[in-house]
Amino acid sequence: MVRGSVGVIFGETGTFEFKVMVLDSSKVYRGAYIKVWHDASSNEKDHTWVLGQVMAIKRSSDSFSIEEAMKGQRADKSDDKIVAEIMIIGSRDENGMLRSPVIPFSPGSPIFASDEGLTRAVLGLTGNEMDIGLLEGTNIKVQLSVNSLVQKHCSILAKTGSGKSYTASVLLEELLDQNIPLLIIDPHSEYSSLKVPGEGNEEDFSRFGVVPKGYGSKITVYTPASKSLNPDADELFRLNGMNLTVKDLTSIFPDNFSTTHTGILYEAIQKVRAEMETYTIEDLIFEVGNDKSKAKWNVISVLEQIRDTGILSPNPTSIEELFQKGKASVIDFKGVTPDLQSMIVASLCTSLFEARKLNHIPPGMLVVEEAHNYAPEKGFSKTTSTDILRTIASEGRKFGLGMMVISQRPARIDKNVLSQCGTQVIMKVTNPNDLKAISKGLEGVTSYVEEELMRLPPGVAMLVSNEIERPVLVDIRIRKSKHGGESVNVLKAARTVTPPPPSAMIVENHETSRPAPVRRPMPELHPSVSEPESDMIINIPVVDIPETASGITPPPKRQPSRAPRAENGAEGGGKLFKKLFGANR
Ligand SMILES: Nc1ncnc2c1ncn2[C@@H]1O[C@H](COP(=O)(O)OP(=O)(O)OP(=O)(O)O)[C@@H](O)[C@H]1O
Repeated sequence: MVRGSVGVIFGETGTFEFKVMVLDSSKVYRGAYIKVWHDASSNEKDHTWVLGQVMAIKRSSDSFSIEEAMKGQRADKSDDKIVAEIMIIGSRDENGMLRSPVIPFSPGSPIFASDEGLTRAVLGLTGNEMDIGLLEGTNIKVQLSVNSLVQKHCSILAKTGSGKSYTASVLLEELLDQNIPLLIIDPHSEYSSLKVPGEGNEEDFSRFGVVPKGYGSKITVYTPASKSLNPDADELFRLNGMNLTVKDLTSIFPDNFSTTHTGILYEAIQKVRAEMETYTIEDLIFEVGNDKSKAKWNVISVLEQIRDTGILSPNPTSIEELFQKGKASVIDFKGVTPDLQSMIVASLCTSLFEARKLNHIPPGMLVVEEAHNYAPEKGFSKTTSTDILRTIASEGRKFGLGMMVISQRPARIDKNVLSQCGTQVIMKVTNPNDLKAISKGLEGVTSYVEEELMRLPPGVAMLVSNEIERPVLVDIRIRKSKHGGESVNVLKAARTVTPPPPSAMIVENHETSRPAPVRRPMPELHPSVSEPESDMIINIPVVDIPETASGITPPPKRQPSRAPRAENGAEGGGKLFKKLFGANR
């Protein structure tokens, strides 16, 4: 036996695979990397170490009796035959190109456990900035390159509960350590915990060579709802409510605008623009009210829906504020309905892309959790955000705007988006459609990969990337920050006595600094529309604008077509607000 060898090649050998009689089963196990010296060629230049991987392993023994085994007396297992099937990965030539042998290996050649240098070099694990974990079964660090991950996008796919948001947060921590700007679409309030240092035993931290760390000062959580609905949020998130165009408005609830409605809106906007330098949605509602057609009531109704979401403001959250070096802005959708979420994602991502194109913001990454909801595959559903996410997926890399797509339903994400992801981190997947969707998007995926994905243990991911030669399994490192996606303990919750929820939903005043819009009297409304719903409308006095000292006459007074939502009142919000943001918050 050659010193250090862990097995010997036997039987028929090929240039892609061979079998090995295993001598040291602690080193030769399924997935292990091995090396073998290849000197079958007469050309000495081709003599080199070749990397292989154990794909399957079998054990047999004839040297015991059933009776002996039944009594549990089979202590000596040294005669067991262990045979491993090795797949050859190859070697790097002097130009760094991957080469596979062209002449089969010689039976009788010894194999050895691979060393870190050869494994790294042949697999192409050459990134050195982002530590995401260890190559499964080894102490070899798997590091990704920031440029490659951000420019070429990445996806994190797995069935629910398999560690998607955990793994995504590991990547986000690494990006934050490099001060990469992040904008995180967070439908389940999972990412604010990045602020808090992680907990866990010291051994786990030291195994991965990391220490607990919170990113408190780098994380800002924004709520598109309100601070009473989402008390953990740091800031309100608002969209621009001034001088909205037909496109801005129709993109909010596109299904609610027919061509006729769009025409009415267009005309109203033209008239208001001719009269006023700046206008609000109230002004548009008023102007549409002047229209002679019956269709105006539908337009008014949709405009009122938009107004009542409370998302529009004269003091919008700027993209420059959200996307800054060393900052992660989390858009926490707690309490926001799916329709409104898509609209916000569409609007936000459009501004992000435009600002990046104009170099108004630094290069960085957009993170979309539950991406199948914002960019669904054709035939599953339709949302307003699909187009812009597709655009960012296909063009973002030109402008240094990366996208991290996270989903538990790969089959339901738009293929154009998924196929643009240069790095895929995949955890356990069992749904056949999802497996098919994943393997369709991966080059050279064998049935081995699909089987492996079905069996992955928690915390282990398959990393597939343009940068590496073949999919590798990674033991994802422990998080530095606290994990925020813990499941709810139903039994514990049922046994805990909790005080009853507050009876009334309190909607605070989001916009105390909001200047009162200048309004003019609303023409008489159709009775069925004009009758305010008692729990929805609170009348506020019309604001009189005093004439200026210089004697210039102020613009004509506008009156709200319907009184706006209560400012600070316990009755604020009303049915529509409840419908959009949920009643129990
Ligand atoms: N690499 C890891 N190391 C340690 N624990 C992990 C790891 N990955 C996942 N876990 C554990 O698995 C659990 C589920 O992970 P996570 O919340 O990320 O799943 P998910 O796929 O995002 O679930 P969901 O679809 O419900 O959002 C977590 O509570 C976490 O403790």
